[in-house]
Amino acid sequence: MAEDRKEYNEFWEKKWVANETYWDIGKMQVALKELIEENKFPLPKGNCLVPGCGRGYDAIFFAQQGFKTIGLDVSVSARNAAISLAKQHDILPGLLEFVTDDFYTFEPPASLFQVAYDYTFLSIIKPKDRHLWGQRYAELISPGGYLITLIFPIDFGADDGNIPPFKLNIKMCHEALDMNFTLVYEDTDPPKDPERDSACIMAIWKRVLPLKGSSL
Ligand SMILES: C[S@@+](CC[C@H](N)C(=O)[O-])C[C@H]1O[C@@H](n2cnc3c(N)ncnc32)[C@H](O)[C@@H]1O
Repeated sequence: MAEDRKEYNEFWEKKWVANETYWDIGKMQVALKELIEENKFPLPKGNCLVPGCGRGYDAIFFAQQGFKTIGLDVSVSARNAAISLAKQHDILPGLLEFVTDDFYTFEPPASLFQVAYDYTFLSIIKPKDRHLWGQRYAELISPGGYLITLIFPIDFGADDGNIPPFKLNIKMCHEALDMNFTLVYEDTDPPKDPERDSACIMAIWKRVLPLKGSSL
């Protein structure tokens, strides 16, 4: 398991070094922008985690919106790219940090995250590991906090195997999250960018106290 993950982490660094960042459309998604700017769902302006943040568009946006944000990526080259991009934006000191580490093992700050945002990160989690993805968010998000998932891709991607992106649906998220989260917001047709107008779902999950029998 650990060996498998080490290899996969190296795979991502190689992608960044080779400039094979085919997922990167050069900007954040209008669906997230409108969700936050139009306050479609009230979120606590606390600390925020963006795992698998890549070049950091979303992490930069959360920091600009006043969330104390960590953009996390296992690739050191991704972090360098994100730092360069952040320099082009006005962000208040202390609101944004980019960290190179593994989502599954990194040491979170003393106070857990009140908000986390997952866009395309779940799509690269191997299907066999999706339950670990859900458990890890339960460890990282404080009770009462929120996980925002912009679920994509839905109408393409691999069903199984080792080559991402993996095709997603809301049922998969329920299976991975329902033990520790409850769905509090769902938009099955959020606004889309012309560069990426295929199906996606915006869903917000509230961290609830563990159910009886959970190990968390
Ligand atoms: C498909 S890209 C998405 C990047 C970004 N969310 C975006 O939409 O532009 C997935 C990112 O997750 C990072 N990643 C992969 N495994 C990771 C892990 N275990 N922990 C943290 N980041 C990881 C990769 O380096 C890559 O930058």
